[in-house]
Amino acid sequence: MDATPLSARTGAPRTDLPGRLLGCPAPAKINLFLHVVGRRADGYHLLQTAFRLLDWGDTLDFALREDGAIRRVNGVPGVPEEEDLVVRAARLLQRAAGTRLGADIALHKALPLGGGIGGGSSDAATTLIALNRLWNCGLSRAGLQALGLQLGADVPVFVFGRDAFAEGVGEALQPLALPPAWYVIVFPGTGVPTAEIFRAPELTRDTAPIKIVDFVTGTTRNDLQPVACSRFPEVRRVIDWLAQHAPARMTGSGACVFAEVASETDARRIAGSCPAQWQAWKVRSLARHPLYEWLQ
Ligand SMILES: C[C@](O)(CO)[C@H](O)COP(=O)(O)OP(=O)(O)OC[C@H]1O[C@@H](n2ccc(N)nc2=O)[C@H](O)[C@@H]1O
Ligand SMILES: Nc1ncnc2c1ncn2[C@@H]1O[C@H](COP(=O)(O)OP(=O)(O)OP(=O)(O)O)[C@@H](O)[C@H]1O
Repeated sequence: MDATPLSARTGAPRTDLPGRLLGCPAPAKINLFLHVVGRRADGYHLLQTAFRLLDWGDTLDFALREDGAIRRVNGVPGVPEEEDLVVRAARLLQRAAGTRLGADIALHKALPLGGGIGGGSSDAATTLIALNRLWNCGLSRAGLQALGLQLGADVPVFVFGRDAFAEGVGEALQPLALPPAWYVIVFPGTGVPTAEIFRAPELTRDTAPIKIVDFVTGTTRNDLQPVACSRFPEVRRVIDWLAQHAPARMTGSGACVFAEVASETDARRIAGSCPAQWQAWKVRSLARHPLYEWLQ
């Protein structure tokens, strides 16, 4: 299907109503490659990856509360309020900024859960950016990136707001200038749990580090892909199907698979021919996070 672009879905976010920020976009990401180059003492893995933002995502509405409560107006099915990254992000910022203000938060979910496209992480980043504005906290982009890292390794890049070459656990970010592109994204129907993939004994953890220039010219891969494919064979079937049309690779820890294609027409045709048991979208790259200008 055609992924409704974030801009077409919401227009610009509405900022004109007092105490409200409506239609705040939370874009998806893909990892163009992902190398595991080591492991920290706390078990987290050291990565090298290239993040690309997509013009496809969730949207969130925020309404100011004077009583300090953080309320989820409509949750994600199966995700308890205490674990919801949106609620956790709001509470974290509230504490860090020392504000007595609260918020009602509505999340309109478009992204599949456990897709390796950073849905929950992006929701959390948009919550940090939007509430920083609504509550007048005055935190900087770097300050919100550091807060975001406490919520998950994928949160900082969405606050960073640009395509990026990432190192560390994904938090050491350098901007990447990539030409616009069209992608087909396919979801096998069931999400992959990130922790299980990183825990796997068979995971390759010693890929030799590369330089940014090698990423453009050299051979890369996703080190998490063989592990996800052997434990979740449907991911392998999706890769094999999509690879008939264009070079296909898994994003993040799965379960989504992506392929860059030459044109919007190709993207629509390939996504439209996806077997019915999976979901496929035609998606465009996004040069900047739609809320990029909200931070200095
Ligand atoms: C696979 C990626 O999506 C690539 O962008 C990310 O590395 C995952 O980021 P994320 O979903 O935000 O991950 P987190 O919520 O921080 O961690 C989930 C689990 O994955 C493992 N994890 C995550 C990131 C990382 N660099 N090393 C890890 O070992 C940890 O065991 C952790 O318990
Ligand atoms: N607001 C949220 N949206 C989606 N998932 C959430 C949210 N809050 C918490 N979660 C939990 O996080 C899990 C992974 O969510 P998500 O969809 O972000 O995975 P992902 O796309 O694989 O992310 P990543 O690429 O960052 O690993 C979900 O299965 C769910 O239990």
